[in-house]
Amino acid sequence: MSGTGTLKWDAHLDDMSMQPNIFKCIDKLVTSTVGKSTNVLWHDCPIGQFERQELLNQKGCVVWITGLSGSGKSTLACALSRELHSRGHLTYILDGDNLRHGLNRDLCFEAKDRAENIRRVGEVAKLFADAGLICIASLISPYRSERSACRKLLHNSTFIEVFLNVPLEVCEARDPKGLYKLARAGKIKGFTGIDDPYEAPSDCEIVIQCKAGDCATPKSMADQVVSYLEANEFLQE
Ligand SMILES: Nc1ncnc2c1ncn2[C@@H]1O[C@H](COP(=O)(O)OS(=O)(=O)O)[C@@H](OP(=O)(O)O)[C@H]1O
Ligand SMILES: Nc1ncnc2c1ncn2[C@@H]1O[C@H](COP(=O)(O)OP(=O)(O)O)[C@@H](O)[C@H]1O
Repeated sequence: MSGTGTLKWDAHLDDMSMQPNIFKCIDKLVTSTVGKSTNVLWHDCPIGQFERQELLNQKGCVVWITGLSGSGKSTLACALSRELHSRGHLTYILDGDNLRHGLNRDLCFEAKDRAENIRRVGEVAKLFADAGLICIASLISPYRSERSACRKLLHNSTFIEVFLNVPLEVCEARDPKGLYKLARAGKIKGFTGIDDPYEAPSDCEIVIQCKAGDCATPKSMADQVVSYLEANEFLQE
């Protein structure tokens, strides 16, 4: 099997006696190659995203929060999750820091690993949205191309990109984990905003501005996102 995404016909499966039971119900098994996986078959089931959304009274989507370290992504994600939960909606947070303790513990902060980190989180977020959840992803996710690839995983308009536009000096002044201090001292190499790039979104659904000494509260930021979700009919009250 070669190529990716090519639909191939396995001649040996023409011989029904060769086919294990699972294939008996399928007249002709058309296998596909996806990435490195060969002979894989997509199975659809009667209960799909539509049925799950009906059950949950909401529209599955991904709220993708991007911004520098210390910009308030995790705080906003929690405030948003709390607000939606109080309204009876089911959410789930995918936090970059947290996922690096498990799913992505094998990844570092080199560009290729950050790209893989964002790819994986995008795929998991897609599954949660398909489950009918409001999935809140909070990662630095510094690269436009990777964020755009995540957007393409979700069918139209169910990827809501939120840019926490907080200046580096505000984030550095906060520095709750002391990482900016370590980065400035050269003890951490390739720290976003110091000696690693951050590509601000050029066209996202929501921009939350914050200036030195003039930052809205996490609750009011969360309310801004909830208003967007309501206006775009993600929340069937
Ligand atoms: N080199 C470097 N650059 C940036 N951030 C670093 C680095 N090393 C560790 N950390 C901590 O990891 C958190 C960012 O993880 P993410 O998965 O969100 O990053 S990324 O999307 O893969 O760029 C980030 O957490 P947050 O502060 O919550 O953003 C940092 O605390
Ligand atoms: N809207 C806000 N106003 C003031 N401080 C905030 C706000 N949001 C977050 N913070 C503070 O900024 C620091 C970093 O927040 P955090 O959510 O950990 O950011 P990130 O997840 O982007 O690294 C924390 O000390 C947090 O209390």
